[in-house]
Amino acid sequence: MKNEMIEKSYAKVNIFLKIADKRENYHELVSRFVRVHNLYDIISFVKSSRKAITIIGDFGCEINSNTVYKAYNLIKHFYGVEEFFLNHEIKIEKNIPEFAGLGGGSSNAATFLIMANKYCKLNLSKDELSKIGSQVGADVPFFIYEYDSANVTGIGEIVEKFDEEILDIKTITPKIKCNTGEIFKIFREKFYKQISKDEAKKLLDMKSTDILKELDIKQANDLYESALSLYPQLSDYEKKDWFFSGSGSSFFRINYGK
Ligand SMILES: C[C@@](CO)(OP(=O)(O)O)[C@H](O)COP(=O)(O)OP(=O)(O)OC[C@H]1O[C@@H](n2ccc(N)nc2=O)[C@H](O)[C@@H]1O
Ligand SMILES: Nc1ncnc2c1ncn2[C@@H]1O[C@H](COP(=O)(O)OP(=O)(O)O)[C@@H](O)[C@H]1O
Repeated sequence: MKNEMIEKSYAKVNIFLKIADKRENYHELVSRFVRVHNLYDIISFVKSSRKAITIIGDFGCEINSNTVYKAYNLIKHFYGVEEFFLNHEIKIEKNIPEFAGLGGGSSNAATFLIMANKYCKLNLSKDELSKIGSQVGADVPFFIYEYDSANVTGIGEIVEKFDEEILDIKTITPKIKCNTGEIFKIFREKFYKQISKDEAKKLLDMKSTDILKELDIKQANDLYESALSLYPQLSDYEKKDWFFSGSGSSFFRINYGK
């Protein structure tokens, strides 16, 4: 029989990413997140007789740091979850590059939670799933809501759907492992600035294509200068009309061809 328990786990880009404030060791963002329709991992739950939680996939990390394993640990006390994953293994076909600013790990955790909610019949709302997901990573709530485009604020926990046409996005990911924590650290020490409330409102109301016509790569992403100072080789990839996603290392452009 065909396996029906299979879902796509999409990548995202940050059309713009501005810092609004500090919150303890973290930073509050004002950002537009957009799903990348042509870049996704594939997650499936497959019947298995191993009788142990099993996550199969090509990951650059050990099981304890795997975002899907972290998400599993947060829901395993719900009725039926442990039993289900003793009898089904989790398979992840990885296509989204890691350390890329494309949210691959966060997306996997969100898709896993959405699937577990469905197949273990947990009846959790999107808001409840999002709360659980935010304990795994800042970008998980965006992926829980499954919006094509959304304004994301706070440390990622406030996600508001943004209505606009679906964008055709092309990404390139240099083989540079950008460390998100280090980039935020140097941002706070050397490049710190906060977006004003008026400027934030203006960007949050604008269509993604209009934002990218108005801003250049540094104006669109407050973390780019910090990333460049730590990884100067990123500048080799700068090209007209290409922008920087998250804390890198991916660049992206909108394809206006269609
Ligand atoms: C910057 C963003 C924007 O989409 O993108 P990515 O480059 O990861 O895709 C994310 O918010 C990243 O979220 P995530 O990758 O989950 O970050 P975490 O692992 O939670 O954080 C790693 C470290 O970065 C710093 N950090 C992270 C998020 C944030 N809003 N403020 C921070 O200061 C903290 O020092 C934290 O210890
Ligand atoms: N399921 C997963 N898929 C990808 N990366 C994961 C996963 N679980 C944990 N990680 C780890 O998360 C970190 C990068 O996260 P990822 O979301 O892929 O990139 P980024 O935060 O740059 O968008 C790496 O340390 C990676 O090994």
